[in-house]
Amino acid sequence: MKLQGTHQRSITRTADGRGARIMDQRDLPWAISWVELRSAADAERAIREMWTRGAPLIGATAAYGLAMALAEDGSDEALDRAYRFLLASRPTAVNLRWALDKLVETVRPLPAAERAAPAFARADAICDEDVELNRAIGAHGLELFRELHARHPDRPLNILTHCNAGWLATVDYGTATAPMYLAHDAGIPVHVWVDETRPRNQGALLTAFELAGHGVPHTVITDNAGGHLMMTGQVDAVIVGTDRVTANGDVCNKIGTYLKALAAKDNGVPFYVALPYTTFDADTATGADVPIEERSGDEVTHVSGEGGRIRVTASTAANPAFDVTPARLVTGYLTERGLVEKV
Ligand SMILES: CSC[C@H]1O[C@H](OP(=O)(O)O)[C@H](O)[C@@H]1O
Repeated sequence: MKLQGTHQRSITRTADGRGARIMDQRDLPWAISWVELRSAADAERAIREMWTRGAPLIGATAAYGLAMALAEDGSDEALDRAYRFLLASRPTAVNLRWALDKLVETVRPLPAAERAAPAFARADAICDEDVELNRAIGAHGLELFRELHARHPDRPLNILTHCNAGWLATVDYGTATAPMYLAHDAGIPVHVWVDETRPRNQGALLTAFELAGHGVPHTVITDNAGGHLMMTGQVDAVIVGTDRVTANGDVCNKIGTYLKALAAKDNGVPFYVALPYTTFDADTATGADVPIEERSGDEVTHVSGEGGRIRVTASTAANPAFDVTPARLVTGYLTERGLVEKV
């Protein structure tokens, strides 16, 4: 079934109310498959193997995973075991811990036998809130895009983005993509340079799929092209999502984001980071304190495409999955409360 049209919810509770239904993103855009998660183990695997990914979305998935664990066994021991198990699935996005902590906050005071239903309800609420947060980010981002376009009203607004911070990384709308959708719908001519985002190509595979589905003009580029485009005046602004913004405003995001921020700074291109409050980590002082996920080198030595997977080097590879962009390189943070220069 080819997904037609624009954004939608990438996670919902199953029809019987006892599981979670997610889009398995591993074969996008070539194939679209929805899978039902039926246990904490299902949720942990889907996060760890990146069937589903994106900071807010892995938080929502883990929340349902904890609810499913409590439906099996509502004891404190089971709660603590499932919390640790799900938290360990991926270390960098703070949303995972945030969502699990919200579930624990909800159920801890309750008797073991009465925890499952409130846990599922809290997971539902986390999803509903994420949609509203992203819609608000989009509304504020629309005004930002309107201002940016007013500087060059004779041509489209050229935006560069890295990785996927769209509805496939959240429950719906996305963070960095929300302004793109709303500006396009408001008749502001937007064109998006989409970094392929090696090694897993979330940009080429997912962001391009999203923008095409919404009819937003876009061009996929290599990760190495962004600096040239900025130097030659072809980028009006960069906007990215994030997996964690620390207390001092450092931004942890997909590997390669830092290089885009450096090029933006050097060329006087504004660099914006879109995030909901659930991605802000006041308890972590700086980006140096954030655990950077190291994924399998196989994600670098092999590339997945329409025809399957092929090896692209005879060597082994390192694969740090995130990097840190220092706050000094960030022009502004686009949040549900508006655009702020400091978080
Ligand atoms: C709004 S999610 C943003 C963030 O999540 C992605 O990481 P991954 O695809 O590895 O889960 C990427 O860093 C996005 O920018």
